[in-house]
Amino acid sequence: MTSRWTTAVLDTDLPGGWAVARSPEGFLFDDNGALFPREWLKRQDLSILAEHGIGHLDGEPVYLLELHSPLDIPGCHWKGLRAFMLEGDHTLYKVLGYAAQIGTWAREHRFCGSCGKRMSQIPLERAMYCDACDLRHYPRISPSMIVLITRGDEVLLARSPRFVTGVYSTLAGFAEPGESAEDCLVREVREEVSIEVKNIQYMGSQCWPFPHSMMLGFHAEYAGGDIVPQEDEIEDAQWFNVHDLPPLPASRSIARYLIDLYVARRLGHAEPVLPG
Ligand SMILES: NC(=O)C1=CN([C@@H]2O[C@H](COP(=O)(O)OP(=O)(O)OC[C@H]3O[C@@H](n4cnc5c(N)ncnc54)[C@H](O)[C@@H]3O)[C@@H](O)[C@H]2O)C=CC1
Ligand SMILES: [Mg+2]
Ligand SMILES: [Zn+2]
Repeated sequence: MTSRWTTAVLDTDLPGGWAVARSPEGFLFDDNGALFPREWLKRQDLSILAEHGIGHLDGEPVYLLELHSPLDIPGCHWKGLRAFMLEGDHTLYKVLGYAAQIGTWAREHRFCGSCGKRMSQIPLERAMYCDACDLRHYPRISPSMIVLITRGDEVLLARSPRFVTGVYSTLAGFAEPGESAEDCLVREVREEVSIEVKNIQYMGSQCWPFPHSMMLGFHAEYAGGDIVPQEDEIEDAQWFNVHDLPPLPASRSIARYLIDLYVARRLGHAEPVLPG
């Protein structure tokens, strides 16, 4: 199966194509979705911070207009990426997720982190360049480990104070310099619930554009210790029986996939597909 959406670095001097507009309030959308004829969109009175050619959807070029601020356009509204992830068409979410990461990177890399001078985008490469330092700055991706810990029929799930009321999820955390994926996983589990794990197994990955995580998903078995939730980070953590689970995270998250996969294997049900 060929993908409907492929990323590319397109020349912004060429006319035509589709465009998405992103402001601090999210993406612009109307009854037809979040893709607008680019020439029409550029005729609106937008405060454009930067324009990027980001790829092809069904063979048509797609551009991102990154805006300083949202603008009222009759019949149009603004909506955050998370809402598109939860409700929208999956391909559109992939387009917008990529656009959001490019927009964030472009917004945060206008000036060189080394000398402070304004940088310019390298033509046909997704990189900002500082002439004075001869430095290239690429989009930032933050590797994060996510792990489902199990003990027979039980799974360890936790909730952070930031979660929707009642929802419990797998443990996750960002990799630090000097760590392997496994080192990070063991440290995060110790920090967040104070237990030890064994038989760490890689299960798959997912791009998580909130704002630029690359989730590396694992399964691990309980090896010892009692749960002690990390102050401030973990509101509650418990062992839940696969027959009696609490409200779980959104179905497009790898957290949900890791849980659903284990439960399906345990109960002999059909296995879920890893969401992209
Ligand atoms: N797709 C999924 O199923 C899930 C994705 N996630 C994502 O995983 C990521 C990590 O999870 P958390 O528990 O929040 O991380 P965490 O346990 O490492 O704690 C968050 C803390 O890490 C620090 N931090 C923030 N950004 C960082 C970075 N880029 N590098 C290093 N440290 C950073 C901050 O102090 C922040 O308060 C988040 O982006 C979160 O949204 C988390 C759970 C499920
Ligand atoms: Mg965490
Ligand atoms: Zn510089």
